[in-house]
Amino acid sequence: MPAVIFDQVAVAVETDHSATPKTLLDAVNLQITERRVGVIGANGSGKSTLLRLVNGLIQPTSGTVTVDGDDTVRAVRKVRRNVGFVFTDPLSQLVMPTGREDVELSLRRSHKNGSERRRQAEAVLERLGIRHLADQSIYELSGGERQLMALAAVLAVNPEVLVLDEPSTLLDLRNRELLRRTLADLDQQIIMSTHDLDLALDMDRVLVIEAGRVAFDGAPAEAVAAYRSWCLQGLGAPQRDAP
Ligand SMILES: Nc1ncnc2c1ncn2[C@@H]1O[C@H](COP(=O)(O)OP(=O)(O)OP(=O)(O)O)[C@@H](O)[C@H]1O
Repeated sequence: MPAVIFDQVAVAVETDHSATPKTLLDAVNLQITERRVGVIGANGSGKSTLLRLVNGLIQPTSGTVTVDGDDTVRAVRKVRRNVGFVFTDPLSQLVMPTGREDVELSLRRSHKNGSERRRQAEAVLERLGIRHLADQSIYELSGGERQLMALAAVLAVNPEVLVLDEPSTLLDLRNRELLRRTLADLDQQIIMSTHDLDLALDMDRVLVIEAGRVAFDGAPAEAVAAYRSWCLQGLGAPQRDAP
């Protein structure tokens, strides 16, 4: 597996409403060599920020991130060839009128020959069970269908590392199961943020992010248990209306 290394990484951004930069991530040190790594945590804790550092979509304010020895700032083009990124919102990723065209667009660099490109696109669409939707307008697809289409476009080029930002948010039970099986069968390294704790339990290692820091890093069951107890602290028992 490629090694994804975070060395003393911090991310801070200037905002309009404060003179001091807002810290999104701080003191992140990680060596990721496992095949499947989950990233969980509360809304706004910094999960997407952490994932975006892996393919250079965000640059660290201090520290470095490397993928297989390549710095995500200095070697960003190489890193982006090796790291496929699937966004939470598929419409921020799908740019062509239909899914088939989008998948073929992804393949234009790796498959120069048009008929090979079509064959490879067919194979990945088939694998994700969405071949029958390939020629429909992206805007006619449901949110979940689009989410699978965006995954197909990234998977088609066979990246070494696959980064997925909440890939199951829009999926129904059947497609969520299809996603779980697809991820389980993939050879590449997967780094995935999710609010779906069952999906997190399928991983080899899980990071819990809390207020921009790695608050727990370890076995999935322990990570999920720690996260649950932090989330529920202070909430008390659920309120029920009197019958
Ligand atoms: N460019 C920016 N400027 C100011 N604040 C930002 C910027 N980008 C992200 N943030 C803030 O950083 C924090 C972390 O955001 P991030 O998207 O990483 O959270 P997340 O854990 O992925 O959340 P969610 O589960 O809701 O998707 C949030 O409070 C967000 O508002």
